[in-house]
Amino acid sequence: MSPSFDGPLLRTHDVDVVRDGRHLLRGITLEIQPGEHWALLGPNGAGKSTLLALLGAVSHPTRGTVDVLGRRLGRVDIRELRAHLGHVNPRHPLRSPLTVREVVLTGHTNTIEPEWHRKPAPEAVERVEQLIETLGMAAMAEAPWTTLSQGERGRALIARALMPSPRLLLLDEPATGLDLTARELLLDSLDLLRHQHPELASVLVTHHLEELPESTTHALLLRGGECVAAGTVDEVMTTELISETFGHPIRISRHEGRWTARAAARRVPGR
Ligand SMILES: Nc1ncnc2c1ncn2[C@@H]1O[C@H](COP(=O)(O)OP(=O)(O)OP(=O)(O)O)[C@@H](O)[C@H]1O
Repeated sequence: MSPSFDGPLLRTHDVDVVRDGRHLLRGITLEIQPGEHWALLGPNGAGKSTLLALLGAVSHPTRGTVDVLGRRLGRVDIRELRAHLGHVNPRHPLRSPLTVREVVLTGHTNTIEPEWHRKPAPEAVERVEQLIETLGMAAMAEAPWTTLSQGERGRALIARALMPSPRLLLLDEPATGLDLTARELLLDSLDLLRHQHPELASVLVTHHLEELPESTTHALLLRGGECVAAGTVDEVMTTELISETFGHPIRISRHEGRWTARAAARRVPGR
């Protein structure tokens, strides 16, 4: 992989995914450039995770093409490609009581347990500290994994995914199940990260507009495996398009960079 690669980080062209004779995605065309931060939005079963699996080189399309970092899926070793992507797995299979610092360091070798027999490179140790700071985990760097809350684990896993300096960060519903403070800390960390690494691109899957960081630049709306709209947030995050995507009249608004959504008002008899 050439570090000087400067085309679109991700490109899909007219992609279909068919499983068991069923279209999970149909005709998806998308291009993601460095510095862009995409939201993948849609109701349950819309195909968001299916699309994220393609973008993360985890699965192949049935038809159409997917280019990840300039390499076409189907023509390259996808394990090699995945090493250049920061894919945050919310079901990280760690069971042992490693500290936050140790968990983040495992991102350097992309292993679950640290390579105890090898002393980590000083650059890797330094990067761990920078990322722990950016993700707001400095006060709990020595806390054991087993005692962390879900929100703390989520932020530690983002730091871990960033260890190999990926060009692209993929996040599948990172705020699900977090309380209000944990969600706000996570979104704040993502905003800071994007500010500190202007070349990074990201794709964040969610059902909830309230879970989108202020720094979101683009959105792709999915419904029934098809793209309702894709483009800049100003073009796409509209009351009309979000209502069409979720199949319900929803009014959206943006205040100080963040979005809220609510069902359009119905007249209640007697009020
Ligand atoms: N291997 C498969 N074979 C058949 N259908 C599948 C397969 N994998 C997923 N599906 C179906 O494809 C549809 C899209 O699934 P996907 O997980 O991509 O949706 P999603 O938008 O991420 O949903 P959610 O918001 O509920 O997580 C769903 O109806 C799901 O049941």
